[in-house]
Amino acid sequence: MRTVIIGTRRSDLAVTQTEWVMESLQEHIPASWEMQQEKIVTRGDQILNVTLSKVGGKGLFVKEIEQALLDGRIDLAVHSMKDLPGEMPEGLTMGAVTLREDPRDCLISRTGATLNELPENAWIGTSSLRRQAQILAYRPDLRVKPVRGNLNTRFKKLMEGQFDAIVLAASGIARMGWQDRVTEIISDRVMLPAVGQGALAVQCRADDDEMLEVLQGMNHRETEMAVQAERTFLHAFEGGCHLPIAGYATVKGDRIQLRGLVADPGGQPVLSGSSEGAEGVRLGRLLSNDLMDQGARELLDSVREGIQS
Ligand SMILES: NCc1[nH]cc(CCC(=O)O)c1CC(=O)O
Repeated sequence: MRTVIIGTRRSDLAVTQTEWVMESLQEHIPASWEMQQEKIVTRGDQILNVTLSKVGGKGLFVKEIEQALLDGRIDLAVHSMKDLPGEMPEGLTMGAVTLREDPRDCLISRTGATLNELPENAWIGTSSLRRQAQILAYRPDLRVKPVRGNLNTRFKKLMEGQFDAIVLAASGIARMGWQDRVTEIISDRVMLPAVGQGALAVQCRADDDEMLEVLQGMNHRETEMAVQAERTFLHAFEGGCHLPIAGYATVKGDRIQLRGLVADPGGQPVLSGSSEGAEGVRLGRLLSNDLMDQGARELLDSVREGIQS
């Protein structure tokens, strides 16, 4: 007998993701176990009026939840893989990676115009430098404005006319049940996804052996391999989702193909490359070295300076 307490942020998306994991977990836990949800408010949820890249980016949504795990107030945490920093605190581990949903980004426009059809100078709402850089590389005439808040807020701002279109992860939209609002799934040839986008990470304490065994049952091996390659690539730049870095791996059998890019937020230049093989960590390192040789470090240093000022 055990009551498993699962921590989640309280946004609709976080709760939906947690409930989805609880449902799949149901098939793997012993019959005598129970599950319970515990909602946690993070700093990232509280600071809604500041551009995320200016207040420290990635760790923001995750720290409080990790502390609750370490304190034993919760036993499991469900995170969007994309929001999970590269390094995990001592004592915690990723017990499972879930089957990845559509990793691509999507465009939601007010008039139904696709990325190609949007009028010149149209305003796009996104706070992601990765999305901004790739939009401007593809359509240099478009203009980008930051947008914060949860998915509901962003959608409302679009409908109020603050933007002509917004760009969001297709997976988040699908989990919210909003597929019918999507104007266009943007090809990953036009917009390479964020590292980990579309996958969920289930985190637990590293010494919780019975939990680790349960989680192993719901781990999705191919997604885990893809994400490992992507995260190794990202980690080499000491970067999070607040930098203009994209990385996306696909897995066929035991072959991994990894593509990555580092771009100037203004859309030029875009440094890109790919690597292929069987070992994710090696591929991630190879590709990051390739981009370093192309000048990625200098490019990112200047982006970091721009964010701080
Ligand atoms: N940046 C916030 C965030 N973190 C995770 C998702 C949902 C997509 C996912 O699970 O990868 C989103 C929303 C978005 O980027 O549109």
